[in-house]
Amino acid sequence: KESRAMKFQRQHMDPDGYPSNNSNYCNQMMRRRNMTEGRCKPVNTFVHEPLVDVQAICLQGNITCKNGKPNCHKSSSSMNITDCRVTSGSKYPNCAYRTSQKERHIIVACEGNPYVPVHFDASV
Ligand SMILES: Nc1ncnc2c1ncn2[C@@H]1O[C@H](C(=O)NS(=O)(=O)C[C@H]2[C@@H](O)[C@H](n3ccc(=O)[nH]c3=O)O[C@@H]2CO)[C@@H](O)[C@H]1O
Repeated sequence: KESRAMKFQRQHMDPDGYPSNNSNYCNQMMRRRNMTEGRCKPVNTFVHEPLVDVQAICLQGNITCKNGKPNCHKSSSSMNITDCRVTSGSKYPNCAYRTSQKERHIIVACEGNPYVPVHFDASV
């Protein structure tokens, strides 16, 4: 069974990747990381930073999560991310995404021992 920490990495970590101007980045990555099975996951963010830097967020600004739980943390610096958002013309199983590259602070929820990211809450 995949741990929540590993699921976070599968869904959100792409330290070596970079869409640059590849508008197919999301179409490829959402499939490759298994987020188009059963349905097209509507929104997903990939983070282009080293895993250790994203894990370190759990030691940074503690804030309330969207669901009211107290275990979210906001990155102290902005990070290279890519937002993938399903397009209006997208028809399962041919999931089609818009690829948007951004520099944002990210907010993750952390859990466990070791205390690591298990959920991507938002980017700001
Ligand atoms: N405080 C917590 N502490 C611990 N665990 C917590 C906590 N909160 C939730 N989980 C758990 O996480 C799991 C999960 O998949 N939550 S999810 O909201 O659907 C994830 C969102 C995110 O993947 C994506 N998104 C969204 C915006 C964006 O910019 N970028 C972007 O990628 O869209 C998804 C839907 O929004 C679920 O098991 C839930 O129980």
